[in-house]
Amino acid sequence: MLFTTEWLSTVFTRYTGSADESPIDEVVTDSRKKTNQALFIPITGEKFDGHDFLKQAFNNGAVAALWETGRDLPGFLPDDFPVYYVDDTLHALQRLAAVYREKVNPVVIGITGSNGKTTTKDLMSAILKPSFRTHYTKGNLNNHIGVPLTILSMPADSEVLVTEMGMNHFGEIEVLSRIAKPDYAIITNIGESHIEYLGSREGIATAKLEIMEGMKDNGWLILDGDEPLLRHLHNRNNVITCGFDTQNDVIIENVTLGQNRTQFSLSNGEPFSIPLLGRHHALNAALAATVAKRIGVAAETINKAFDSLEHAQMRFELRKGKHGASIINDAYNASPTSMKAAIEVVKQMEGFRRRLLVLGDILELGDQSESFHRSVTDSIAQPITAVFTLGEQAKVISEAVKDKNPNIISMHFTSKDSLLEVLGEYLSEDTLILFKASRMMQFEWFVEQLGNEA
Ligand SMILES: CC(=O)N[C@H]1[C@@H](OP(=O)(O)OP(=O)(O)OC[C@H]2O[C@@H](n3ccc(=O)[nH]c3=O)[C@H](O)[C@@H]2O)O[C@H](CO)[C@@H](O)[C@@H]1O[C@H](C)C(=O)N[C@@H](C)C(=O)N[C@H](CCC(=O)N[C@@H](CCC[C@@H](N)C(=O)O)C(=O)O)C(=O)O
Ligand SMILES: Nc1ncnc2c1ncn2[C@@H]1O[C@H](COP(=O)(O)OP(=O)(O)OP(=O)(O)O)[C@@H](O)[C@H]1O
Ligand SMILES: C[C@@H](N)C(=O)N[C@H](C)C(=O)O
Repeated sequence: MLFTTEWLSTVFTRYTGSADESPIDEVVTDSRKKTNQALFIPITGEKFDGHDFLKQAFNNGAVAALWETGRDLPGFLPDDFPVYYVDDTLHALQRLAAVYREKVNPVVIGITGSNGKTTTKDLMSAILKPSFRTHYTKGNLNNHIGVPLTILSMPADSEVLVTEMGMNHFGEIEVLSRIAKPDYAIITNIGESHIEYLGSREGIATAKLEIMEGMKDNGWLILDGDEPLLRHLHNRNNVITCGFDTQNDVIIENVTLGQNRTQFSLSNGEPFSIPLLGRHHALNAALAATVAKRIGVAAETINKAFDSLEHAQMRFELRKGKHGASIINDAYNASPTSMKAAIEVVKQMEGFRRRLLVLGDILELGDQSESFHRSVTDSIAQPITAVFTLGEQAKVISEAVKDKNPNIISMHFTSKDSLLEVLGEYLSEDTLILFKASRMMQFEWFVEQLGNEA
């Protein structure tokens, strides 16, 4: 049980029906979900108005609902069905989450950053789960609806909450931070994701730093210490910097890439090993380990937890494809920073004669899109064998590679089918292929086509 209808009536005092001690086990915004003892919160979205679906929610197990004042209630409802009236259901969802977080009072770890939020959240929760009753964001439900729903699915006896916080506009992280009130706030990095709406990397840094607005007094900020835009925070009270630069509080050293793993050590020599590939993941892991150590988790426990990491799909997933070729599915999303990070890993992976990059459009880069796409070519050098691009914006990458590095095969395609056909010529056991593009490009299609064959 999360709470009772009686407790709800202390949060939302205008209600009809019976606000007795009925338990609420779940909070849902989607009437299509089969539930048990749920509170239904109808949200007005781009396509639908949740208020139109109260009957379906009721039939699917809702036992109470929020309702926007001034709207007519449908006639089918039993008289004793509790309906709580609010001015705005989205704000009410957010307020309820804040009040419930206060009631449960877990240690809260809030994670933001341009790249690596989900990965760091997964690392963080893997470390904490064995020692604490830990609740964490499912998938990447990280926005103004996802964060409240994450909090409102937290069991009442939770000791720790790990919540991812995403944004694409100013002001959004502040709202999330005020709801979640982190004891520990992590900023994984400052990249260029969503720069179209934020103007510049400086703007992105400002927006990410909004996480400080809701932090608890004496909360800790743990951040990417190598990022110049965050340098003004170094040496501040309650700020811990992590990074490769020796000026950092926590220094990441001795990074080596093995078969499907990255090894590294932190300043005092403690060795760590994560089942993820790349220096950028060593940073994500160092941020998580730093928080865990402050909470009292031993290095040995942290390393054991890293082994049991359940990593989110389509983030640099390495698998075998047709004719034994190694395929990397990094099709979840893309930014210039994460694309370059992925290419660096491909260059370092051992045991391949041919390394192919299949790169697609990176969205939401605004009027700097062309130069950001071109910047990806800074990372493209031997031992990369070939670069294939798809999408109007990605074209500049293959064109620039052709100019800068004629030894690398470089081609642009206008259809997935034609690109797939050419890829067919390269498939063998000593070939490695990276697929990376923004979500809209749906590059997982290639991975499905090149899946293993008997
Ligand atoms: C509002 C909502 O939750 N919508 C989800 C719903 O959409 P649907 O197709 O139903 O249309 P509507 O949104 O118009 O519906 C309005 C409500 O009506 C309900 N409803 C509809 C029909 C019906 O028969 N019964 C109903 O009750 C409906 O449930 C709505 O409540 O379903 C879709 C398919 O499952 C969902 O995709 C859609 O989810 C939206 C997108 C959402 O915001 N979900 C959050 C829970 C969430 O956290 N989503 C994350 C977002 C991750 C992300 O992109 N993060 C970015 C930063 C984002 C910044 C922020 N400003 C933003 O723009 O979101 C990052 O870079 O990290 C996710 O999807 O993974
Ligand atoms: N610190 C980092 N620097 C650069 N790239 C990174 C970093 N961490 C993860 N990535 C890459 O970014 C991509 C997305 O990773 P992840 O899902 O963890 O990020 P995210 O911030 O949660 O993304 P989203 O905002 O879309 O939810 C993956 O390709 C991953 O390899
Ligand atoms: C899916 C969303 N969180 C995201 O990362 N969007 C960018 C633009 C992408 O898909 O690359």
